[in-house]
Amino acid sequence: MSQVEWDSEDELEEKPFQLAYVRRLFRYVLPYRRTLGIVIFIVLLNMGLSLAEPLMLGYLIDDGIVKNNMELITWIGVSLLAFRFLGWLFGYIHTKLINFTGQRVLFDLRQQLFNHLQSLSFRFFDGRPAGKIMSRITNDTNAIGELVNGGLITTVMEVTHLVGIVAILFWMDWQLALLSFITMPMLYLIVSKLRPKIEGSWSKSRRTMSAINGNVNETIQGMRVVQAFSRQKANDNKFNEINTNNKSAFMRAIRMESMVWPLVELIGMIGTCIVVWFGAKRVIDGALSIGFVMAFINYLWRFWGPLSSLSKVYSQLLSAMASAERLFEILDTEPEVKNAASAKELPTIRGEVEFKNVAFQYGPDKPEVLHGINLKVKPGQRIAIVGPTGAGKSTIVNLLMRFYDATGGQVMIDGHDVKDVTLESLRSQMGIVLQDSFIFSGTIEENLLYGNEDATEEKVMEAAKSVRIDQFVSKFPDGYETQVEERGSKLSVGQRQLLAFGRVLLSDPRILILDEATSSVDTETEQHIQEALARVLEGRTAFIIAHRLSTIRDADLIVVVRDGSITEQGTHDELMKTSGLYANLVQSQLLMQQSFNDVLNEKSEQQVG
Ligand SMILES: Nc1ncnc2c1ncn2[C@@H]1O[C@H](COP(=O)(O)OP(=O)(O)OP(=O)(O)O)[C@@H](O)[C@H]1O
Repeated sequence: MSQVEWDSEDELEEKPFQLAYVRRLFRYVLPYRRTLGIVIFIVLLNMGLSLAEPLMLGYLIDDGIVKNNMELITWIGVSLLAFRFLGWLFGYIHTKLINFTGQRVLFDLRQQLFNHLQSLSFRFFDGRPAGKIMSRITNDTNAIGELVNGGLITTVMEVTHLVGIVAILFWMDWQLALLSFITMPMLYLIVSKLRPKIEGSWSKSRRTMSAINGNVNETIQGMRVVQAFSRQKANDNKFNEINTNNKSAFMRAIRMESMVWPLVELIGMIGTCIVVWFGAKRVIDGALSIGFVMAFINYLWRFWGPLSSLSKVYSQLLSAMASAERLFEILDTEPEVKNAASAKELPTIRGEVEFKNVAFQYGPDKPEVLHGINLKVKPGQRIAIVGPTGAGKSTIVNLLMRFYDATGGQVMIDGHDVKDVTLESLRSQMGIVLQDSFIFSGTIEENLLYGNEDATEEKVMEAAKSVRIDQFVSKFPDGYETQVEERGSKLSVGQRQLLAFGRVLLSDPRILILDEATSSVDTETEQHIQEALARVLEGRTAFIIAHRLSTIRDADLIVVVRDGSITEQGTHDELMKTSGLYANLVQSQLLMQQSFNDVLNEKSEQQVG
């Protein structure tokens, strides 16, 4: 499936029936076939009990009431009660078992999807909205689960019901049976014409509901911007429109549905009336008994329920087809970056890195964003990567972590091509700290242990102290057990950054990649960050996408990237001697710093004055 379809608003809610999908889905049910077998057996028993009821009522009337046989009446009455009780018991057991099976299938499917998602390469996630991926894991798996839970059993139950009823009706009196089905073609016409319309309305109602969800979600996420731009009124109008769409779609669906089923029952009633008329005539003629006709009519009334249930299962099946297609698309996507068949473990590295004529494009139809990158880094060196936005700095470090594979040339670590070693052995020796330090929900300690779960308490404390998180953690009542909430929302930007340093320090990587944060924090925190950074960098090869002049100046090697190529490299002093981009950049930063200092000085003089 192409990316375009992922991004489009109108993902199809239903797809034509596909045997291949059903077969594949069936594989998820297969491990629970024994439970399912028991469920089907119980359902069939239950149907048998239910189908016996009208016949028993018929006997009750003909042989009990008409013949004044109280003993038989009592027996049939007690049997009917017992049947109902058994029906309740069987219903309880099969509902429990089928829900168990449905939940297991759902569990397995979700687990498989989650595991698979984690193995997929960055390219898969590029541009695929997280919300859509999430809805696949939740909504689409639910649709499949519901099909197993409700659909499968309803089908077994109602098909048996229908076949049973038709067979009994023809067995009882085939002429009456034929008469009662005289209205069937008309019914078929109406249902087949109106059903797609009803389903279309429901599907529109669901689509408009997801538009509501999307809009609310976006507004909450962007609340600061909404309020800053005073967009409330405009947003209100937009929401009103979406909300109205949903209300109208829902009302249309309800109007059609509330019209169709009574119509179906009305037409069904015509059949019943015909049977009543002919049946009554034959009772008067003495050819049939009252009990017989009553039983016959009772079966007829039971005929419409299963029909309506089966038509609902059918649309459930079609929407499960669409869900299955979307889920299988994810499951069938192979990770692009994966261990080669002959991949070896990367031995403990010293941290030497070499880019040999590396080129890269994000996709076959995308432009080349890195060309002819040649770079040699000795173990323990600190490299500052600088350059204008969009130059390719992040792409270079992405290739080093092997988030993507270079499309040309080689990335070597200690003489090993990164493509020849296993991903786990490579990444376990590297560390990365991004600008927006991603902190997971859980405690501070759990976040620290993220990259090294076996670290001792002592090591954790040591790392925490090194990066100075101990200072703010001691102020929390729960200390290291403090829950940081989703994305570390309980912490400040600077605290998150320090925690990320602590996390990477504990995992003790040989090569460290750091995207220096551009967001400003107060001077004290900034100082803490710089000190923590110095500790983290000690003795490691470090690639820093640098924004601060101080970091750049201290680097052993400065690499200037422009339009996907390295245009300059050398130390600060070497580069300052040329009149290249770096020298210009430094000049302008110095100028900015100068004017910033001037303003500060001016302000403080005013205050003193
Ligand atoms: N996932 C992606 N898919 C397609 N193109 C991408 C992707 N990520 C980056 N690019 C493109 O690759 C080029 C280099 O991007 P990169 O993120 O490496 O730049 P950068 O120098 O790190 O920029 P910045 O300083 O703004 O972070 C840009 O033209 C960008 O549009």
